[in-house]
Amino acid sequence: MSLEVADLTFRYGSKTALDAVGFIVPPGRFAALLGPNGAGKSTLFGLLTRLFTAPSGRIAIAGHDMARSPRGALARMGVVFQQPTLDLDLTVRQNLAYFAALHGLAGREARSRIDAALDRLWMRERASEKTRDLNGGHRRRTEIARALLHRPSVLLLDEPTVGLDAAARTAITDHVHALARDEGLTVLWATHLTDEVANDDQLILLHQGRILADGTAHELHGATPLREWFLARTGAEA
Ligand SMILES: Nc1ncnc2c1ncn2[C@@H]1O[C@H](COP(=O)(O)OP(=O)(O)OP(=O)(O)O)[C@@H](O)[C@H]1O
Repeated sequence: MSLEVADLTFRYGSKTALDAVGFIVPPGRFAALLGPNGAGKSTLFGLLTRLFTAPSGRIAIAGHDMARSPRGALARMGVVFQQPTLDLDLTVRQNLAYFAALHGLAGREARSRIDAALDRLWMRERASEKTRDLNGGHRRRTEIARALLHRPSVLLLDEPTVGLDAAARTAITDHVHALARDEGLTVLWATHLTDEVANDDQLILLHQGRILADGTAHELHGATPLREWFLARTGAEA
């Protein structure tokens, strides 16, 4: 199921944060939303998750229009925010069980979905550990597992590797690529780091609130290394 954004404009007072932004992420595609700090990525995520609404433009999640049927749209979406939102005093399983309960899942069904989600992120053996005792990478995996519990078809992640070391960053990036490739999940992954973008990913370049490029990564940057290509277009250090 796809993610569609059309003609989205958003202003903070006189500051235009998003200017007629539009793109489509087809079903099962991993799309990297690449942009330097201040590009508008968090604003876009705020609109996609309905933290706030845009005066113009359209968002559709798996065919559900966000303005007309927000519940349908939000139900098909899993979200991993930039700031971690786990309860550190709960175990991994308890964090997931709490979220499952919010979605009306309990008992055997909740347990089997939690086990399946933890398996997908290679986290089952850590289910009984206190979240506080996990390293940053495993906490992130727990959040991704949690975001998949209600079986969304679109997964949004806002700079999910912030604060992680290089090994954890690579592991998480690889895991989420695999979820798109193997399970048909549609992924929008916001980042300012070019090394998180794979050659075959859809690359959506956002700069100063505008989409500067949208296509398959290697077709866009060609023989030029992605980091140089990004720098040339945005003036930002990646
Ligand atoms: N509450 C606000 N009031 C005014 N301007 C804002 C506000 N929030 C963001 N902006 C501005 O809107 C633009 C887009 O910000 P946004 O946070 O969406 O970018 P970003 O790409 O997510 O950056 P970062 O990676 O730093 O979070 C920036 O120029 C920012 O300064």
